[in-house]
Amino acid sequence: MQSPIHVTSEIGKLKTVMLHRPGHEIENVYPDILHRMLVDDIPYLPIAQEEHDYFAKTLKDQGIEVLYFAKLAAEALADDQVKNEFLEKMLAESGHAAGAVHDALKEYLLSMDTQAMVDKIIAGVRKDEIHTKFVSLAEMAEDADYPFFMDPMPNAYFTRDPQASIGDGITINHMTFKARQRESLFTEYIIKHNPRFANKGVHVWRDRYHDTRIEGGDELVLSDHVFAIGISQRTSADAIMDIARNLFKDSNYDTVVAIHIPHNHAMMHLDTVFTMINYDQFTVHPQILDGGKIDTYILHPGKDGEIEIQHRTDLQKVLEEVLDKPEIDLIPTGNGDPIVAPREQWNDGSNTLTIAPGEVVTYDRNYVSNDLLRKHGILVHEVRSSELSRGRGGPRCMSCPIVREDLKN
Ligand SMILES: NC(=O)NCCC[C@H](N)C(=O)O
Repeated sequence: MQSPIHVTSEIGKLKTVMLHRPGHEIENVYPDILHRMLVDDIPYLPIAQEEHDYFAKTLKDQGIEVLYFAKLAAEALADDQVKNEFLEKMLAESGHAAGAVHDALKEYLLSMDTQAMVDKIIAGVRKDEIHTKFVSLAEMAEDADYPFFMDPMPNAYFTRDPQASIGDGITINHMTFKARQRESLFTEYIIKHNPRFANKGVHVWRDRYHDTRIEGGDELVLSDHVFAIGISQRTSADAIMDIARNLFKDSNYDTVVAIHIPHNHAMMHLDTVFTMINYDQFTVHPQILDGGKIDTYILHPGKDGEIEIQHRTDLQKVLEEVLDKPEIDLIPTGNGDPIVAPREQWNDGSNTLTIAPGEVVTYDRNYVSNDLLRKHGILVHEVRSSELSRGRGGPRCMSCPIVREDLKN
């Protein structure tokens, strides 16, 4: 049976992608919680939605099927028993495993139709939306001024991160920060219960019930047997060993390239500084390369289930070797200029979504990087980015490929 998920490269023609249109969760962010919500500013929702619709249209105009995360989630929860089980888990992960607030939240959420319930959970539930007769001392005395019973999920539009498609399977991720951890519970239910995916042979390479951390922005499928991953603020080395073990055991993947990037907010994931855009072309933020060098580790299956690790520092050579290419073209963000490069990287100038070999979607504001891509022969579709970019993610972050065509060679 053909798996409904099929992604054997970063660049094969994109057939199906999953997005999330930003919703009311964006308007539940206010200055005191910006930092904890992992955003630097508050997008103006109507314009963010217009920009997102334009992004979706750009993809649809190229014949790409666009699926929406919240709709897939609502479809997955059509059965009452499944919905109840999901809600119990979601409430527990939101800090309300039992008690008066749990009961009131559950009653409130179940009073809605399933789509409205999903949208509401993503948007967050304010304390003044529900009425509880009894609250605990903790609820009365601690955080009395905090406005939410359930936090908003303002990063839900970065569908790249809670999960990642690899081959015919997926990783459902234990994300690093609390602000994003609940997002992948939706993914778990989509894979288990949405008719498009349920019982269709989707291999879960790694589920979300681990202590070690991994996020999709760090997961790059370079080919049908080479997988690259960032050792980053969001993905830990232990999780990389775990995913490598699982891929080596049960898939065609025989090479994992782990790239150590700076652990900071501007470069939180590998795809904020490095993306693949053609058979032999990549974008790279020059600041991650120290005189062209970066700590890189090549993992291969060893004897008796062991993993062999080689340490390298020349990323270009590593890519030539693992992809078997005579030469790799690393295209520097912002043309390597000391001001333009960090400015455009900050607004996701390195974060390209490749929709076919040599054809990408980028933010319009990164015009220096975009011009340079064109000079390197890349076809660039620019999308609007004034508000979307405030969430600190670009077109790759905002998209989760579900199906790509296999590469010809
Ligand atoms: N793959 C990505 O780099 N995603 C961007 C995520 C931005 C979001 N504000 C976060 O900090 O998780």
